[in-house]
Amino acid sequence: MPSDSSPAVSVRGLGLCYGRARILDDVGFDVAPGKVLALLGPSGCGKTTLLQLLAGLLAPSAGRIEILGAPVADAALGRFVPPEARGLGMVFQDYALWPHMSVAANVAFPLEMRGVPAAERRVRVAVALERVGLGAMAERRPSDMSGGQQQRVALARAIVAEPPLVLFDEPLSNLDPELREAMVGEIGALVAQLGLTAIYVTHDRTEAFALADEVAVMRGGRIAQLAAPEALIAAPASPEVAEFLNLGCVLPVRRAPEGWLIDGTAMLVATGGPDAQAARLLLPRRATLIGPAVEGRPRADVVAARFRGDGHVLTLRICGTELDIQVTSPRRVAPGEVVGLFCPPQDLRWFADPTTPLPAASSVAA
Ligand SMILES: Nc1ncnc2c1ncn2[C@@H]1O[C@H](COP(=O)(O)OP(=O)(O)OP(=O)(O)O)[C@@H](O)[C@H]1O
Repeated sequence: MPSDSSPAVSVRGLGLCYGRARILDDVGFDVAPGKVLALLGPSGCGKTTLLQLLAGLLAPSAGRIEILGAPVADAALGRFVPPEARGLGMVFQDYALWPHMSVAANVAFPLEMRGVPAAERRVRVAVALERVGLGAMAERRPSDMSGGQQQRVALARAIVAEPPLVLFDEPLSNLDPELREAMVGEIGALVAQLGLTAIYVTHDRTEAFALADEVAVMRGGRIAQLAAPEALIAAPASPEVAEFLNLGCVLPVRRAPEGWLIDGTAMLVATGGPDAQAARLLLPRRATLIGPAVEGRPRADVVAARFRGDGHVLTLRICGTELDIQVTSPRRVAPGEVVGLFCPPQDLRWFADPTTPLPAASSVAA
């Protein structure tokens, strides 16, 4: 048995190839017991493939997966434990319920697979349905239920056997936005209440940030950054991560005697910064304010402005790069106006120019 400090899930050097196409490459992470890891990334980055490797629906071409200290897949040793023997809970985007069997029969299935006696099954199914707020619907059929209710049935089925790990594959993407927000809250509450260990695949950063203790941002079959949501926002590891997380606008900049200019222009955007001639600079949305346009400060054209109850959301264009920011200006700023931009130097994030790497010590905020 693993000790208290052992991870519930441990993945090392995981890779998957289809023929010559490398779909996942050198993926590694740990998930501590009772924690939620979100796999976040754009379509095609390999999230679902990684989840299928964890579930045992695919075997890796390289690397190793351990669950509660036991190896369930090891490409080098040719070890592979099939899905039914891993005993995991799974929640899919399309619910994967038997539509004409009762809710209770759907939820009971993982217990039947484990040979749990009928009387105990009935009690545990009732408890799981109560937990997801469907205590009164045990005899209904999923085909007569709404999408949100069906997803609750799938949740009850995933937790009924108290599995060591629950895998969620974009569980909310078939629901409308309002219901999705409510379900994020419900899943979060259930995960916390039951102390579940979970891996949650999504391309929606709001969902990932709301539910996960740590988020792995994936790109092109690799983990680009793995960190707590707050750390991802405060210190994205690369311009690509910053752009995927929609943190602000990344500008190519070059050093001049007076400071940093947006590349190809005479517009000064920052002073200080790394010891380099060229870099990329993130102007974070959360820390950028607008004011009057003044000489020697960055400026932007207002492309669009819309009122959103608590302030105006502006779309700005800075030397050809667009940036949406929310400002709490009581004054409506009209499209076509030029505004000045202000961002405290400690909130700027510097990245190496792809052609001239920064010295390691300079890759943090100036
Ligand atoms: N059976 C297969 N044979 C060949 N390539 C595949 C196969 N299944 C998936 N792929 C490719 O693997 C890559 C990763 O797919 P995957 O479904 O894991 O991505 P994803 O991040 O989950 O995307 P989405 O959010 O769209 O589901 C994609 O480029 C996909 O085309």
